[in-house]
Amino acid sequence: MSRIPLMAGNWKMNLDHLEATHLVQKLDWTLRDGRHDFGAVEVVVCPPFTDLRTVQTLVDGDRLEVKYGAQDLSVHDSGAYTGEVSGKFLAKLGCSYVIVGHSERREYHHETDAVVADKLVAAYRYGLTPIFCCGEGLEIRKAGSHVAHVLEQVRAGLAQLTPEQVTSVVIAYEPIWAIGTGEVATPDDAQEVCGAIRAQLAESYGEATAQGIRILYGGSVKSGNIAAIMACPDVDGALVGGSALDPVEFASICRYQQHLTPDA
Ligand SMILES: O=C[C@H](O)COP(=O)(O)O
Repeated sequence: MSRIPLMAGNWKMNLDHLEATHLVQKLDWTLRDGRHDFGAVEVVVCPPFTDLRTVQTLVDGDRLEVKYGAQDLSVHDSGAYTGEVSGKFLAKLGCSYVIVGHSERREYHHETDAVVADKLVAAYRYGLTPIFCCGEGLEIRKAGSHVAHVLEQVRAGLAQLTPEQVTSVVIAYEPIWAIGTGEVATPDDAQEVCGAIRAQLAESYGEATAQGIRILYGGSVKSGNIAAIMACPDVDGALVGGSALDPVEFASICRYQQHLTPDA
């Protein structure tokens, strides 16, 4: 089964709504200049909540093919939850995607596997496709238990979804030691874990479902290393942080085929 590659830019807490306009326009122009086929490689931006309305206006008004999503959502639909943002509101703003369980949410906001599982359910309540993050810290990697650790995160995160919902989830493997450090996992590192995730999905949900699920790699992705990462059979795209703040660089990542050498 062929999986459409997905390049998602996670802006984290960067760029206000005016800066978002500039970035999205420049990204769109750069991709169009390169005759980007959005049907062949999907492009998604995940700006801060405060930028989403602006991005929606731009995408709708100019009929852009770039899609957009949020970086988090509440487990609740509405109510007295100060500071929280409901999936209902995100859907109303035309979001296609929502990042769930990013390691920065797990670390700084103490999101457990159980909370992440609830957020995945909340995303599906409003038709949002979750980009469900998993990944190990350096200590776990050094101890050699990274595969088991990630597989448990995946199992726990998906536990409350129906098999039908699981078919459309996007999983992002992000080794924490490679996030924002400039230290990218080797293609072998990425393939080892992404391949193990797919094998576990096959065991739990069947081979057809596993073959249809997109698994992204995240951690210091740039135009210079994306082609090698995309050559891994079980990597179907990237969740990009720092490099997604530069529209030319992110466009170059989205057009990763141009970096392929005949031998790659
Ligand atoms: O969500 C994105 C990841 O945390 C990767 O960030 P990075 O590309 O800056 O390493």
